[in-house]
Amino acid sequence: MWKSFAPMTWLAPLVACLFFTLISSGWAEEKAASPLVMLVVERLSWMDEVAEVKRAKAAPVVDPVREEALLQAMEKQGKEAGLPPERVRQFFAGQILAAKAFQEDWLSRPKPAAWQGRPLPDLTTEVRPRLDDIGRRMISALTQGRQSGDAEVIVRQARETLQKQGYAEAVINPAIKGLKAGLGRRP
Ligand SMILES: C=C(O[C@@H]1C=C(C(=O)O)C=C[C@H]1O)C(=O)O
Repeated sequence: MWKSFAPMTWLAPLVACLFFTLISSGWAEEKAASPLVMLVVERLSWMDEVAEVKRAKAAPVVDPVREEALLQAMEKQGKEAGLPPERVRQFFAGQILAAKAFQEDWLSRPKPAAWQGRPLPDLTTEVRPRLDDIGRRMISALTQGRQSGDAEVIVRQARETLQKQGYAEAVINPAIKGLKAGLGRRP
């Protein structure tokens, strides 16, 4: 009788040991999404709303004045955090390109049924301040990401997360290009 239970006495510690070895080797760390990746996703998640506001107002997707104001504000905040301004500009330029690619694609289709009759926010007083706040948090996460020395892991995680969320390559590629540049060492 005791023989049938005997394997359990050594199997359980073995499984536990394997589990803790995997965790301590960084396997679990890689699974926890970096704050920068979460913020890239959070920023893009606003773009359906932004696009619908533009559809309702027949406004163009591209607003160069807003883009430049945002880039300058982010460069300034980045400088205060000790980040190279060209790195900050490249990072946000990539996120802006991704945002525009998403909106262009969204607006090439009819308004989805789920959006019919849905109240739309004000772009200037409601949505853009939220994007500015995400930008502030991105500066801090970018600082952290650059210090971590884990640029490759963050970039891989970002691509996987965006793909899982169903974003098109036309959106993912500029977002990743900006992320790589933002995390990169040379100007
Ligand atoms: C998001 C918007 O659409 C475009 C993308 C921008 C961005 O990603 O910050 C800024 C201006 C627009 O060219 C917007 O109009 O606010």
